[in-house]
Amino acid sequence: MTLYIQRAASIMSLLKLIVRKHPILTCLWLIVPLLSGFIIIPLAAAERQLIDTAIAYAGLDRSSILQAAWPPLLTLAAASVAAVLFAMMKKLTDTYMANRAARQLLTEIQNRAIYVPLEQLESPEYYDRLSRAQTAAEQALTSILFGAAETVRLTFSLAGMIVVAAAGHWTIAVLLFIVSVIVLIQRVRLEIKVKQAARALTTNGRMADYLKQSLSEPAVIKELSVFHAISYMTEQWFGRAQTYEVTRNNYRRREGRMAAWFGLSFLILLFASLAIMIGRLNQHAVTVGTVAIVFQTILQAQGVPLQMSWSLGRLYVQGAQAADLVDFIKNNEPTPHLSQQQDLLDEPIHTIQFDNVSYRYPGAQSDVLHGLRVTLRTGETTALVGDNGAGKSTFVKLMLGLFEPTAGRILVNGHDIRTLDQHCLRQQLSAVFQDCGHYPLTVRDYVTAGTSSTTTATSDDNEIEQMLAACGLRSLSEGSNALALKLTNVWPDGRELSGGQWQRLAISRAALRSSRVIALDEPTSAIDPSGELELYRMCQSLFQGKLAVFVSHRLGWARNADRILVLHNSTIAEDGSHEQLMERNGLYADSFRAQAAWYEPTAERQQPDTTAS
Ligand SMILES: Nc1ncnc2c1ncn2[C@@H]1O[C@H](COP(=O)(O)OP(=O)(O)OP(=O)(O)O)[C@@H](O)[C@H]1O
Repeated sequence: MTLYIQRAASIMSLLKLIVRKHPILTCLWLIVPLLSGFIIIPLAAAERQLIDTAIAYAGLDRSSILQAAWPPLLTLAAASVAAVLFAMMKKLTDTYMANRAARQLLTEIQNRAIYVPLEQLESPEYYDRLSRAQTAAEQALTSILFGAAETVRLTFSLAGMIVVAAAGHWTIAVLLFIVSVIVLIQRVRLEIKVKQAARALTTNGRMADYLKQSLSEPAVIKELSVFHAISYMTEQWFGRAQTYEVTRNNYRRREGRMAAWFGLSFLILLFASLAIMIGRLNQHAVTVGTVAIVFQTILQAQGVPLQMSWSLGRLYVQGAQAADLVDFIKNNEPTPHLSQQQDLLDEPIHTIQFDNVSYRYPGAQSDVLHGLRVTLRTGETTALVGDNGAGKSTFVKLMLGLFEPTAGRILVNGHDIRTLDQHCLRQQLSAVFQDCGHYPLTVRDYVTAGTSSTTTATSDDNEIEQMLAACGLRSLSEGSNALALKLTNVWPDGRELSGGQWQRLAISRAALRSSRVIALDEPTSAIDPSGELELYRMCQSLFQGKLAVFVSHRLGWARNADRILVLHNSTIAEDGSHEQLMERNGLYADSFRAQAAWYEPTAERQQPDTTAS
């Protein structure tokens, strides 16, 4: 029972979210099925009047009958037209509402995903909740809204039928209400069980489908034939399919038995109502027209609990997805725009200081970086080196303000980064990450995306073409209208790039941005060694006069940096120029010599340590 209430509450909360944004549309969307349900009352009243008129005027001339019958005929015609119009309007409002609501909720999800701290966005649990909310907004929402509107229509239709039945006698109305509610409850319970036993939701159903599909794949058939295992797999599939079929048939039989009982209940109700009405007809308490419309209404009412159970069953199943959606939107309120509460950074960045900074990933047992104290300066190129997992990428994300330290502070020009306006700050930052985004944009839009006049040195096509050529992407910059080339296969005429080409494109974008700070996190991990040297030269000129930090496992890059930071055991183990660190003969020197040994003749490579010392 609690689960039914929870699901209903989730659907109500979802509707509340939509009402807040689209109050008029939601009212219209609910009023149309409501009116369309109630239309049965004027229709039945006109029918009754027509029948009674026909009986009262029987035997009189045709013009007198017509004169008496035109008001109910007119009502009947108007109510029928209204019923058709309401049905059309319901389709329109349902579709319109579903589209608008989906757009609104997807935008809300997107806004929350954008403002969430990066460490949260990277956690698998958050990502799972985000994808479930997106799926609910894209797929389940339409079904939920259609189901809700249909439930409203059927509820008011049943209410209208009960009002019509009351014209026969109030006991008929009460009996109709009681029988309908009992039938509805039983049907909904069975419908939910049938839905839960659906193929996609049961292990046997899913396995049967999976096995059947596998048995038609050439690779599987080839493998199974070699092992003489086709009959074994067929038996497996047959067993699963049979178990599923047995469950489904059991429900079908129960449905059949239930339908017979419900049919019988309505039949008893029909005869009981007829008996009551004939008695009242004899007492002249009701007319023949009333008897006819009540009889007809009870016949019609039989179908309502059945249709309602379909809608409610569907809402029950999709209530879980509504809960995912509501939970995500309610628990991830976007932070207010940072510029409203923070200081503007109105001077060029000259230092970024790590003041006793520690960082621990959510749920981790220990700090990935601990007690870092280091100041990075403009005009200085710093290489970050260290083993896999030493925390280099984490350092870069902290430095760019993408992660918040769990202890200590990051100071930009002496100001705590948390107190600075993020928009202002990010105008002075530029970065290339290992996993650069593959956006479906044109080449021109990709390299200039998000830039403004203050951050872009130029968005002149010549400059872009030169930069692409400098980054080894001559093939993307040559030819007429080359910069309009569409990227990724999402476009019918788009072009997919290799991993290295995407990285080169990301470097071009960073280079075209006239930022004060630039961070490159293994920008050349997918780039071939010969192209890397050319890129390195380009990057050296790019670093001029900037606060530049780069991560690279190739120590040939690090050797020319002004400063090298070696991360080890969560701290900065070594800090100095290449010459100073070689002289110190520590971790960096060992790694450098180990790498250098690969390029020395074989005999020497076998004993790199001896050669080095
Ligand atoms: N989102 C995350 N959640 C939990 N732990 C993480 C997350 N990202 C990274 N880590 C862990 O933090 C440590 C440092 O990761 P980081 O990516 O900073 O290392 P790195 O020095 O850049 O490594 P590599 O040289 O392999 O790129 C690793 O042990 C990694 O498993």
